[in-house]
Amino acid sequence: MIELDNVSYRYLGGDSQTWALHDINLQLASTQFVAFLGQNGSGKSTLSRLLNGLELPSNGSVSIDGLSTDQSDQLTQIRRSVQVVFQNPDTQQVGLTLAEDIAFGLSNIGYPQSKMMNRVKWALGLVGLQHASDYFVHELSGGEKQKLALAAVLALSPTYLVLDEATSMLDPMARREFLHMLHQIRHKQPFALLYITHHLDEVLHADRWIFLHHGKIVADGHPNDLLQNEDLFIRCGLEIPYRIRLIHQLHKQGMDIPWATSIDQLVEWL
Ligand SMILES: Nc1ncnc2c1ncn2[C@@H]1O[C@H](COP(=O)(O)OP(=O)(O)OP(=O)(O)O)[C@@H](O)[C@H]1O
Repeated sequence: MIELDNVSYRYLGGDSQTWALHDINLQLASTQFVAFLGQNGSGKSTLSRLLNGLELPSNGSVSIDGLSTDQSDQLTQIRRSVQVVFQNPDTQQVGLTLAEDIAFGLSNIGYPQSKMMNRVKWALGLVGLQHASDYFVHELSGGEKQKLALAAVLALSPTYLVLDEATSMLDPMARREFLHMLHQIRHKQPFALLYITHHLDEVLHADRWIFLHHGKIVADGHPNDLLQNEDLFIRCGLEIPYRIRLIHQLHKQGMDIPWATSIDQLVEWL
């Protein structure tokens, strides 16, 4: 369980200060798929950096399975347990080749050398890059680099995986492929997925949605319930995809169509 108690966070710069988060109280279970939604500047990335101790709260406390992020001797364990994949794959890769890149993180946690190559191959296999272990990282496409970033964190068997707008630099096809793969992997190897995005379409299957607005939680619930609340989306500056608006209208007409129905299925259904 991740627990945030009365967490606020303030950036200090010169004479100015920005409160990025205010009084956040949250409990996140170790198995759920939770989406964090909010417009630019709402505090999502700040929150993600608090979850693995990259930043410490200005007020309040963050604990991961009972370990507090303000205890420096617990940070190694916390950072192993909570892994983050960020937006830009180029900022996350450290190895020259794919195998070196994955081995780097494993070496840092003291993974036995004798088992290293098997683990590297296993992690690359998860994301369909098993054939490319000796390729240079800089030769990969953006989509492949993000798959490598995912493999590198999954090699460490995290309990919680935070994806901070991890698909935002991918083209639509690479994004779909990445998401499909992510959910397939999660079926085989469960971990809590904490998914930060502006794209509702990517999180329709989530167990829980948390809306951030100006650094505060303004809604927390199941997608099926929150999708009924159009005002919430307007208030938070989030666009409701056309397909979702159409389904909403059809619900109002008494038609029971799942929110995750694709355009093709909708056409067929109609
Ligand atoms: N390093 C920083 N120094 C000062 N202020 C910052 C810094 N990083 C973020 N902020 C401010 O904190 C607030 C929250 O930013 P944050 O990046 O967490 O939001 P976000 O929801 O992730 O936005 P985006 O979707 O654009 O990534 C914003 O007002 C932002 O300008």
